Amino acid sequence: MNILLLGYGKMGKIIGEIAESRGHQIVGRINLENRDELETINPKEVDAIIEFSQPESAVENIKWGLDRGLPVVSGTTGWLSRKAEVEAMANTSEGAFFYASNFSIGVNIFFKVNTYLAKLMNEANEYKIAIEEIHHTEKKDAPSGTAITLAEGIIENISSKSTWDLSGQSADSERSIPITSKRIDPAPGTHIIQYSSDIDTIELIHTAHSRKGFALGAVLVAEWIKDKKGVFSMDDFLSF
Ligand SMILES: NC(=O)C1=CN([C@@H]2O[C@H](COP(=O)(O)OP(=O)(O)OC[C@H]3O[C@@H](n4cnc5c(N)ncnc54)[C@H](OP(=O)(O)O)[C@@H]3O)[C@@H](O)[C@H]2O)C=CC1
Ligand SMILES: O=C(O)C1=N[C@H](C(=O)O)C[C@H](O)C1
Repeated sequence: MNILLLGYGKMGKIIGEIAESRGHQIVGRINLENRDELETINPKEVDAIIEFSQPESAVENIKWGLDRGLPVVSGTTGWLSRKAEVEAMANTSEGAFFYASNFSIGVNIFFKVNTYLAKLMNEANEYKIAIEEIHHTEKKDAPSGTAITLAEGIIENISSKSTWDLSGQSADSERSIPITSKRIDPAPGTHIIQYSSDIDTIELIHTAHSRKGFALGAVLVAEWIKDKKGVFSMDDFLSF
């Protein structure tokens, strides 16, 4: 299939490599510095867009694809305050929209384990809950989109929690899950969920060894979303 890359940085480059290794053609590699080249792209020659740019660019990029009736697979994080607006655009377009805070299959298994443990811990009020995420120093947003997804999974299953905050910034520590963001090179992405009490500590940890898992997941989703219309997530794509 013909794939247009909107955002050709660390993620765009490995996505392009993996896509070509799977026999796909990259019809455009667009960054901020060459964004004027986007107008030379013929949408009829694009089967899917894979968008990994930056928080302030994502909505404009996604809209560009939806306006042309294309499927857009977006992995950019840090813009979710406008997610409902984008989903409404997708539902009134001829295109398709797929967002995931994390495209790695391993992290999506981790998401399921997170919600299972949260269900078990719902009555165990003696445990304090905390999340930590560790990424490279070039990451622009904090906390990570993955950490926010983890916090949301806990909030949905533990009645005593209703929000999350960057660690130390919460007005209501009883109802808020603190998220600590650390920036240490070369960390591709580590996420830790901790339940701790006076008696013991339970920790779940996912550590990405490279960006390969994120990139492969995004390419597999692009293959899956071809010819689809509407709004989709990893829950639609995964069989578990
Ligand atoms: N969902 C997931 O599984 C994952 C998500 N991410 C997310 O993906 C995003 C990108 O990460 P990463 O690749 O490491 O970041 P990089 O900074 O390495 O790459 C981002 C690229 O986007 C380009 N860009 C910025 N604005 C635009 C625009 N308007 N149009 C086109 N290109 C643009 C930049 O161009 P220029 O160089 O010219 O500034 C840059 O090359 C982040 O939000 C990150 O959180 C990362 C890994 C996994
Ligand atoms: O910026 C990154 O690198 C990553 N960002 C995503 C996030 O914000 O969760 C996914 C992954 O952790 C890597």
